[in-house]
Amino acid sequence: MLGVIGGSGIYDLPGLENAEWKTVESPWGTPSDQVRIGEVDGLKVVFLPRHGRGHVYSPTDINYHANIDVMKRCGVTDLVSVSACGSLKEELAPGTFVLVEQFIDRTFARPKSYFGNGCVAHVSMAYPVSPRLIDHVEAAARAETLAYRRGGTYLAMEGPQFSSLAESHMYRSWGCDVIGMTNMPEAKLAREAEICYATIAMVTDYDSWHPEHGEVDIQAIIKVLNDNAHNAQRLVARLARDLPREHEPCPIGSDTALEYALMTAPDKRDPALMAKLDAVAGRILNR
Ligand SMILES: CSC[C@H]1O[C@H](OP(=O)(O)O)[C@H](O)[C@@H]1O
Ligand SMILES: Nc1ncnc2[nH]cnc12
Repeated sequence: MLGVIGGSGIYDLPGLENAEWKTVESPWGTPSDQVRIGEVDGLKVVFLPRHGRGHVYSPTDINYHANIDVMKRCGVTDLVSVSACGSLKEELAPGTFVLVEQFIDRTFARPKSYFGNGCVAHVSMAYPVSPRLIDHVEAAARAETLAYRRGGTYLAMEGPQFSSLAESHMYRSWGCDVIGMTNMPEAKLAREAEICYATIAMVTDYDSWHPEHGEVDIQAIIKVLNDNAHNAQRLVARLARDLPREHEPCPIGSDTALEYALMTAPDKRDPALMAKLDAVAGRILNR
């Protein structure tokens, strides 16, 4: 089943058949919104607006735990995030879709794991994006003749303020390609929930480093978002149309990430935490 998390400017997914907004409860708290559940040519699709309809939640205050948990509860196996981002490279002009493959997590005010005292687990994040899922996203981008680039590193910053000039230059010196505020801890939590994850990062601006573009201007970002939201929606619609109807096993094991990850001995596990993990870790806890 395909899940889609829509970022800034993407608060609905037109083209979903038999769609309805549905409340899904989570032991991890309140998700950003109801989910919109529908179908595309027989494929079940679950959509969630990351900031809530009306853009209610700031990047720091989004309940990423609840969002990923409700996706898991709905049966999502493959999750695509659509995100606005700033460009850290001259050649990635506004309007370009970057199919990110790596992340640097510089967020610092968000819980990052479903696990902790009472159930410790360590999953690999060496390859945060599922290559097969991104293959399908790339095929969809090509079929829709969109300007896209496969690969790139997304710097996740805390925000909500944009970067200073010095920070922007530093991220460029690290080789980062795009910058945003939301894909972490989202990607980490998706991995812990054994959901294949891929990101479509839509460039809306040149961040603050570019001498000819000056400071980041939210009005200009909103204009680019509005001009390109339909392209993002086309891309997701094509992906949903062409994605295999059965989940394909992930070649890097994103969908079995917890197999050997749990460290805490069964008799030392905290029953309250185990109960909250019923969906996220259900595959290994219920066998
Ligand atoms: C609208 S500019 C800043 C805002 O946009 C991005 O959000 P999302 O990733 O949900 O599209 C960025 O991360 C900031 O939250
Ligand atoms: N320049 C930027 N920095 C952080 N997040 C963004 N989202 C869109 N543009 C951004």
